[in-house]
Amino acid sequence: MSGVLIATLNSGSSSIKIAAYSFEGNNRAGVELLRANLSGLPAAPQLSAKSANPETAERFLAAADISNLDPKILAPRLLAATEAALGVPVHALGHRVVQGGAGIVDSRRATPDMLDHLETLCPLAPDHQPHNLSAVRAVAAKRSDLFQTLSFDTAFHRMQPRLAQLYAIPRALSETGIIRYGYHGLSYANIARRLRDLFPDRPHRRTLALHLGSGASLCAILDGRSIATSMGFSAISGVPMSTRAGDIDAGAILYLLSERQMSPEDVSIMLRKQSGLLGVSGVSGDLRTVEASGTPEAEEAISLFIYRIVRECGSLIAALGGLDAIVFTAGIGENSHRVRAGIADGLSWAGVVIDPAANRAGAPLLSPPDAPVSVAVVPADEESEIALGCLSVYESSCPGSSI
Ligand SMILES: Nc1ncnc2c1ncn2[C@@H]1O[C@H](COP(=O)(O)OP(=O)(O)O)[C@@H](O)[C@H]1O
Ligand SMILES: CC(=O)OP(=O)(O)O
Ligand SMILES: [Mg+2]
Repeated sequence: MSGVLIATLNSGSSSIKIAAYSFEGNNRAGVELLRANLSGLPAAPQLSAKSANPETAERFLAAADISNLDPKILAPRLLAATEAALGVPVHALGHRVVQGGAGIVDSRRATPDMLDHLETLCPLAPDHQPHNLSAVRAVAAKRSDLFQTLSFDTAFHRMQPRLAQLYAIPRALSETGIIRYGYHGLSYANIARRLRDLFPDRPHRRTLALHLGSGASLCAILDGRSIATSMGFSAISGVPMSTRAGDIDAGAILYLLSERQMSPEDVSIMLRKQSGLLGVSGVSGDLRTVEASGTPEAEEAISLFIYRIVRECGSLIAALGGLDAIVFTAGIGENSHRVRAGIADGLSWAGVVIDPAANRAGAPLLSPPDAPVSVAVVPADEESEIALGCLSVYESSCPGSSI
């Protein structure tokens, strides 16, 4: 196999996604060789894989040992299974890392210094960053020769206007990094890259992207750039999620700490693991289970999820100064017609109309041809974005490597 072979690893809160690409010559459109998803983490892990050549996916599934979910063990095993499936070693491995800090706007090589810097950001994303970094370190320990890169969720949002990144707190604190970072930036960067293909004949200058997975956020994309997003300092903020609360009055947190004898750790667990769809429904954090349950609490959880997203959309539409297009993506955005219909209904005032049959069928375009706002459903593709970032770092570090 010629060209540059790149594998990617994307550890989310309920899934680990692996992919492999081949890049030939100067062509930036890599060929996807393999895409696999270990979903339902941590309680009900399920591995699926697909590839243009079906034997590649079969070989991956046969080789992948998922008996131990510790990222230190799992990441090298998933890489080994990817290489067994491809039949050759990869040239580089690109990782998704959710927090890059205020200064990082592009992908970077994984060096010991960089990893040490990123380690200090673990408290901002405790459900992601430690796993992301453990995976990089574990692969480095086993394969010290392998070129590894890091692509960051926060990077795409760093070009936002200053006001969109500021909290109204004492200036000295903002200057030490207490700012709105935003997350899911790899997913949004990929959507921004694809907007012209998604809406070839339709306006899309002012696009609202909704990444609704186990973690959920929204992003206002103006002329291909993030100008505002629902998540802020940490990945528990913004709209409610699978088990995360989303925004809650800071006064309520202070009250729980001072008057209800909850420790900071108790509050942290409550906001990250016991809230969102799980906390309100009392049933599950997985929307499929909540939708199937039908209890009044489950129905209220779904209604609250939709209501909070609609309100956040209103805020981001104001930031955009109007709306041309909406893109739904990630596990819930791609699969729940009920959630999409609820959000579209709540945004009818903004010109959002969707065709119910297209929505039920999960068609790529939900809006009728004459609708003032175009509405699309797009499979989340953080992996392509990680691979492109990895390729550019690899090429600039290993000149002549791109054939
Ligand atoms: N068919 C479906 N209907 C409703 N929700 C779904 C469906 N498939 C997946 N989901 C939701 O998507 C979530 C996973 O989304 P994903 O984007 O893969 O998550 P992660 O945040 O781990 O990357 C699951 O928790 C589940 O709630
Ligand atoms: C940042 C974040 O919430 O990521 P995920 O949705 O993959 O959990
Ligand atoms: Mg994800």
